[in-house]
Amino acid sequence: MENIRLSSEEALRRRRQQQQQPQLAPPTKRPLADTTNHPVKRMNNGQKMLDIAPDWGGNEITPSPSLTGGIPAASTQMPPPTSTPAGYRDTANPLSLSNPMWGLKREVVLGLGACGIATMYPWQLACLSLPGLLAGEKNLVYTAPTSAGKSLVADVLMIRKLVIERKKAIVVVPYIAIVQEKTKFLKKVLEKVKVQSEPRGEWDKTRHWRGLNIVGFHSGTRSRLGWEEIDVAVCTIEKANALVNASIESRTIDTLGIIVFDELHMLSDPHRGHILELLATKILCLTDEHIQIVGMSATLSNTAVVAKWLQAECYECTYRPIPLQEHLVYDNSIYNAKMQLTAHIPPSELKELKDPVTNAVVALVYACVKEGNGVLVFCESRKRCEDLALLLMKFMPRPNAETREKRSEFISDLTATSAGLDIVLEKTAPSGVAFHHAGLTTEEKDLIAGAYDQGLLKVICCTATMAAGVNLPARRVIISPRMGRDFITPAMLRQMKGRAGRKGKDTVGENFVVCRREDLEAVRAIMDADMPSANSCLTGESEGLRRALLEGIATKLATSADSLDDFLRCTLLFHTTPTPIATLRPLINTAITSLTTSNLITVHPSTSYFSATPPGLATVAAGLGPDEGLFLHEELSRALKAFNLESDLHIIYHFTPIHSTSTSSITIDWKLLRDDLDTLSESNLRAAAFVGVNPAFVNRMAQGGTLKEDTPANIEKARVYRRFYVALMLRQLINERPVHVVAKSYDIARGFVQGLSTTCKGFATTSVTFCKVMGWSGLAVLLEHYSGRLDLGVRDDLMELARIPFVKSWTARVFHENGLKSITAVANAEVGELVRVLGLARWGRGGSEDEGVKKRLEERAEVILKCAKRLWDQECVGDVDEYY
Ligand SMILES: Nc1ncnc2c1ncn2[C@@H]1O[C@H](COP(=O)(O)OP(=O)(O)OP(=O)(O)O)[C@@H](O)[C@H]1O
Repeated sequence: MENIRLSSEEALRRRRQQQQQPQLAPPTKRPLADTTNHPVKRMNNGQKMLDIAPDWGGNEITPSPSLTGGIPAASTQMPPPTSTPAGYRDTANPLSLSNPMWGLKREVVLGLGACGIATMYPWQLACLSLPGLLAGEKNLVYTAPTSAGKSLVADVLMIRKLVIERKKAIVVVPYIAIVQEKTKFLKKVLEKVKVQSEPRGEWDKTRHWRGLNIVGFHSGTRSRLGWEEIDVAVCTIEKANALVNASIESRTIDTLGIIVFDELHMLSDPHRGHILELLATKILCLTDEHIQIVGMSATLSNTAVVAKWLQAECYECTYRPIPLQEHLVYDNSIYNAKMQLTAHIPPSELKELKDPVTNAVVALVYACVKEGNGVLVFCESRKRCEDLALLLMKFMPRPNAETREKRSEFISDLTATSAGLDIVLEKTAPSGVAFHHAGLTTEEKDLIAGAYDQGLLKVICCTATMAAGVNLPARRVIISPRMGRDFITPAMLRQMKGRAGRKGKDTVGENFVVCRREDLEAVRAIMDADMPSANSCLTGESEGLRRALLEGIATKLATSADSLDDFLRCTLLFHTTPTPIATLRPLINTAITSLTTSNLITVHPSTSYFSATPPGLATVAAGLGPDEGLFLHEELSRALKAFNLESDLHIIYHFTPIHSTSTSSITIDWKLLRDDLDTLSESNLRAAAFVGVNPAFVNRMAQGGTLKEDTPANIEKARVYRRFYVALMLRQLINERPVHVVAKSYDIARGFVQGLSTTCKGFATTSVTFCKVMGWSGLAVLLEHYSGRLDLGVRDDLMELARIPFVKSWTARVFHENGLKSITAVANAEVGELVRVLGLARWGRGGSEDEGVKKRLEERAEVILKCAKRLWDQECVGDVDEYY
């Protein structure tokens, strides 16, 4: 088939024929470089010996430079010149973004230029030159290594749809951090682009020029803008699915011109892959709308199969702008990619470096940092991240006075976060070492990422989540092949390796997989393994097939047996199942029976047509799967009959996101729950009883009972108790207890607790939507009224203040206590007064009063004043939304 597996050379040949352009080098895989040019001593047997003294001395050691001469130090090649924006309309060079063939406006070219992108890489040109792509007629699936520049290809296609065809775009990415990063990037690139608005109706036919509306959607967001006003929606998978459902329902899906799937290999994710597949399936079913599908990945092997499913052109590229040097380390020996021994790391006499893995990691980190470069160390667990950071700090080069000062400012910033200063970071940050894992709050992660980006931090010990999350490249990446007890997957290894080499700063990236001898065979198998195929997750453990059928029926894309078949023909499942009709028929029948029995769909007796019931419609509108929808229906039905407004606990329970109540998210400490129940007031105990929490049962569990989740009734019961347990945490947050205090009292990660405070806002909207579709308008109004308070995580008296950036929880309370009780009061205050109050908020939490901190407080006070004034003028509500 023509559209499958077009090689880059073939694409280039076609392009040349079409446009008679100058010859372009085809993308080639660069050979892996080895480390043989590192300054190392030769041993008698010809091998090289890293020149590190066996014993590095006492605890607070700074190894002298001579001691590290042999460890592969980061090479000191000059960075490539940074690109400058090209002059507009470069007709001679097809690689130039200003070449008219790309149809990019001057503002777009300058916007990309401001992000360092002036010309395309040859592979990007070749890919975009595939037939029908620029015209928006063909779909595209492509793969390229990490950091190869995949986004630009999709961005060019998307911008053309936005500006030339005046259509909307949805960009689907897997994680919140990437939603934020991508939204920021697109806003920057498209900042100056103006498009003409549609006439507002018969009474106003004027077309105005306006900027593009680019909005990020994830579980913690609520946009001020409706689908009609949005140009680009950057979404997590779940949000994109809900958005598409809503626009099919409102019959506005024809305004969508393109959908971009970043990280397409997420199709195989056991928890979320089925939603991605379902989303793409629905787009494929909308054949009349001509929505262009663009999917990309760095780790996909069956690209052709996926391309065939998505009716797409296929392009595979192996080019990487920053070449990678790959190494395997075990037993203090370093091997290159061809498994040739290239160097030895001398063992240490130090007790804490006795373990060869730890010794190798410390030596490799030190050698790189000594040269002024950054290192990421991927660790097997959160605990290992923290322990390793504490160890590494002892071996870091001493910072100069300026760096010391900047690091102390960074520590002050950490102190001022809602979580307060972490005791491990307090010790490690002065040495330029930090850790990064899901246990940290978003603020902490942002500060750490920012400090590393600026070169203030040199080492981050992180878990695998960072490999797929924010874009934080390093000169050197050191990888533990395990995640918990299991080995990492080949795809995960590739993502981690891909973090090595910073564009514009390095000419090469290095990665070292450091393992134990006993793991060697398994590790080599992972390193040599082919990338995994993208497989359908509609069947198997997930509720995928039931969800697919429910959504197909609720959106009316499939309402009869025939149209259901057509719908299923558009799934990856159908394309990857050998005899699909015969194999899938029984599964479909079972799923339909289950949906009918649970009253999510009905079959009309006379016509045999399927339709969704109100709970089915509400489940789809709220963006939930069948099981979650049924659970929420049950919970809200109970609330409808009896709502306890004596205290806030019942309402908070209903804002507690149900996905935070899965077994994998939370384990109840029954003794803690019993203690909490003991302290509840009569009215709160009544609220507990309303949701189905029985103190006597909790007492039994605290004395050693077990709640087996073996029947539907027990599964639901366990869910109620978990939700109630989480609701108690949320209640503390709303009552202004700091995140770290709540996390500590429940012995749970700060990241989970903070995630709770952000996702509950989104979940409140989910519940309100559910109620509205069910026709429970009274309950919807009630939930909507109370959800305002969740937005800000503060008591009623601070709600107004907390709309100002940086004036949250504790800071808002201090402002209030010092007479700054409203936006008006803040807007009319002097900067000096705000600095004083900010100082009270900060130093009251144990920070230091030095000049650097004062300067930062002044900067912050100015931002607060500016925003308060703008809020006062009712102009900047939108900007504030963007921050939080
Ligand atoms: N043509 C280009 N010229 C200069 N810089 C580019 C070009 N294309 C991409 N880049 C830059 O290269 C870096 C990596 O690009 P991008 O994020 O698109 O990579 P990717 O292939 O999506 O990687 P990953 O799989 O890690 O997400 C970015 O900083 C991007 O701005």
